[in-house]
Amino acid sequence: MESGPPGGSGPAEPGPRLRGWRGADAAASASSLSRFGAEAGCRAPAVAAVLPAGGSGERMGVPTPKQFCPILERPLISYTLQALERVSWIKDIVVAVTRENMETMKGIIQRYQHKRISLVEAGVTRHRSIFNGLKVLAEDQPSRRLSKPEVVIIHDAVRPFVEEDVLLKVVTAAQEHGASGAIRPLVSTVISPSADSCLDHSLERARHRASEMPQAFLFDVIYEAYQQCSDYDLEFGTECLHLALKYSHIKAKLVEGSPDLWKVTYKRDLYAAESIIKERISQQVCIIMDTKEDEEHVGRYLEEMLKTELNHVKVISGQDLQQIILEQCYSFVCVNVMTSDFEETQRLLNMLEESNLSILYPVVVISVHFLDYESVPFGQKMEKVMQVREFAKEAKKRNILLSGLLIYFPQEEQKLRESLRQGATIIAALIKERNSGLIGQLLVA
Ligand SMILES: Nc1ccn([C@@H]2O[C@H](COP(=O)(O)OP(=O)(O)OP(=O)(O)O)[C@@H](O)[C@H]2O)c(=O)n1
Ligand SMILES: O=C(CO)[C@H](O)[C@H](O)COP(=O)(O)O
Repeated sequence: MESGPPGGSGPAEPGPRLRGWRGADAAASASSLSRFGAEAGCRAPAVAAVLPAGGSGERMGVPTPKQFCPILERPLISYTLQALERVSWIKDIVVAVTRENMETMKGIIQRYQHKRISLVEAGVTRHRSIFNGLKVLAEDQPSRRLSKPEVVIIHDAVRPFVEEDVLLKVVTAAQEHGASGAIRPLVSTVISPSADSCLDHSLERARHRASEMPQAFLFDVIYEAYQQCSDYDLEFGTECLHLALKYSHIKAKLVEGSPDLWKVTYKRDLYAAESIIKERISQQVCIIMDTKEDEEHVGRYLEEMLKTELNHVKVISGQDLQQIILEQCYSFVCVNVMTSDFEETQRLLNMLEESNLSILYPVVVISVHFLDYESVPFGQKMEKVMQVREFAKEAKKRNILLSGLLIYFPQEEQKLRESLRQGATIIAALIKERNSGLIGQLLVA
């Protein structure tokens, strides 16, 4: 077994140094398991997770195993690890990876600062990979970092959108029933073909469910099942709940999961996952103004218009930037009414760099400037704002996507509103798309 980077057994916080938010989150999350347990009449168990990540992703049809395929330039498995690490009551996360991908995996752990991870060699089938993960947890020795948990979660590395509430439900149900798994309604009807490819019989869709992940088990229940199961099971089996039933005689409690629990399998699933991530990180936009004087109405108009462009967006005025960064806002609009300089934008970029916010997701920054023909000639203005290219080049190295927006600023109120409306449409597109091809571009509204 290989261990993660030093400090792997440390506190709950994964990723960047966002102490305030994560500290509070971790405490709330730890108490949620005890509270939930107390309500269900049981105490909080010691919980570990095993993530099979040793597949080759044949159905995806690309050379890279799907767990390492990039989504917004970060490997898919890193999102799944982040989702599990956020849950402070999961003590250890054991990831099964093939020998040839061990170094890649170590690199991912280091780069994205994942914590509490141990690596184990994967097997040739998913069941064998899971069994390898369980074995290292079972070997309860004082010298080892890992210890045998009471409950173990099994979760595919390629299901990145697992939330704490479903993890809590399967763990609590496993504590009570011995085994539990997330299910979803069937999308298509399941039919059984005969040898000559004719319909043999069909199942009544409403009476059946799709078995998804996560699943959770009392450790001894699933470990004993794996120890007893046949080579045939290990080679061709696809269902851990079935092993618990067949060998440990435990009927798993089934828990309704969310639609986002689906398994990334085909190439189109990568696009779907990317859209979900983009939507989640575009929910909050921070507008920073360089003035509080009478030009402030420009900011207010822009806010108004952005709210109509971006659904469910909370627009925050950038008074306490540090706090906003701590709250993990990934979209910033820096409105420069007073000057053509990048002073405010530069200040924001510095703060973002210090926070490490952009380790996990690309941060969009749009530097907005105004074009008032009457006070500054077009050429002169352009020369100044074109500096955005240089700033953007540097920012890109830190996963910050900076672009510039020049908004025509006519004296007439109606015309000004029209330019601001166009500006808001461009800002919304930049935020929603997070398209790295537009880095350093100066767009004109
Ligand atoms: N020998 C294997 C095979 C699969 N898995 C893991 O089990 C999970 C679910 O399996 P699946 O979606 O079938 O992954 P692949 O086997 O990689 O995909 P495919 O069947 O398309 O080849 C994935 O996280 C996969 O990496 C594993 O740990 N060890
Ligand atoms: O579906 C599942 C639960 O029952 C498992 O998550 C698993 O993904 C099935 O593996 P495979 O796709 O390799 O058959």
